[in-house]
Amino acid sequence: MIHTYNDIPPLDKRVGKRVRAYIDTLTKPPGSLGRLEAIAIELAEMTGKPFPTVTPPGVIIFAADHGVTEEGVSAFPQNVTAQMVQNFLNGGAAINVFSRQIQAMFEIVDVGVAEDIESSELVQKKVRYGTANFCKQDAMTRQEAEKAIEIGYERAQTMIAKGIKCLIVGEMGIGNTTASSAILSVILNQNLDELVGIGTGISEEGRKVKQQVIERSIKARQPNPNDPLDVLSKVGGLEIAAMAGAMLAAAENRIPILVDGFICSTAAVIAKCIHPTAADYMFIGHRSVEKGHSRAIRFLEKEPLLQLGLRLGEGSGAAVAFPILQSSTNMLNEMATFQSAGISNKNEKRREGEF
Ligand SMILES: Cc1cc2ncn([C@H]3O[C@H](COP(=O)(O)O)[C@@H](O)[C@H]3O)c2cc1C
Ligand SMILES: O=C(O)c1cccnc1
Repeated sequence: MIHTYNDIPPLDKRVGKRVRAYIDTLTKPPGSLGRLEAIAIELAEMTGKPFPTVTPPGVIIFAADHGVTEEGVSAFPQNVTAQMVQNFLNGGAAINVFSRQIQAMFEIVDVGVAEDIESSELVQKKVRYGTANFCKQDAMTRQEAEKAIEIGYERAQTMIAKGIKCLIVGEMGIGNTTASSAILSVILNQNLDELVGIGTGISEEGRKVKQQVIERSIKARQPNPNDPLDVLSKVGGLEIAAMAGAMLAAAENRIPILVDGFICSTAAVIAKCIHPTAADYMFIGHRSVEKGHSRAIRFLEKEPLLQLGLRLGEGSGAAVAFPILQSSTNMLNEMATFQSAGISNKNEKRREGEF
């Protein structure tokens, strides 16, 4: 039995109300910091704290390979996954740059890369050497999917114990937009045409092939839409499972989750299916260009923080959005109130006059 079915506490709406009232005492016209005010309230409700903080953030990248790459669904070959893991270890990838920028705790986990990568810096948690080609057989067993969720859960728990106050999960896995589209199509019961995008940059012709591959796979595998573990094991990916597990751990610990793009949002959809309350702890960092992301966002009932035309993954868009959360908490923690600054507050007077 995996730990991830533990209770996730409900949002603390009472502290949210207190923070709402407090924000109106800060030296600015009421509501003038717009969404930053709403985010501050949400962070207070998530953490249960009237003065929440999101620093330091933690970034965990899960890497794994996908057997379905055999079908020519990506613009890049499978071995780019391992090469990019090496790049992460060397500090040269986009997510390294943005993680440094936000001073994040940082970790890379091999949950299923198709080759061995020797490095003491890499967290070695390989469940298997890539998934099977789900066009021909189940991607993995149910036990393997559970194990990958457990690994994600455990890695997040470990980082939370070290003191992170916001979790960003990222991924690397050539072929994983194919697995993500397949998962979403089953769970959201959506037409594949709405969910299959260009990933790393395939042609329109390639996109059609990708769609047909997914269509054939779903027909052959028959994943049960009401059973997220069945969906993961039949057409999913090890890094997607691990990301979902990490999100569940964060939600259990009242740690806000900053979700990245299409693949990360697919993991968020899985986490929500496993435990609906998990979604209460999520922000969506940005709206990815990848076709289908908007559908996932709609299922999560969220509004992304940014729209920058990104389509990378790795957790990059979430890391770029992180300073927005930081601005919200800094507003709450550092701004003067009308009273402390000795500024007359017409609003306050009017309200006093009313009562
Ligand atoms: C150099 C490189 C770096 C990346 N970093 C993230 N991805 C992204 O692209 C992959 C998904 O796209 P598809 O399904 O089309 O293969 C994932 O690894 C994702 O993280 C990358 C892809 C490449 C090529
Ligand atoms: O939005 C994403 O996460 C994404 C999009 C394309 C390729 N890789 C990742």
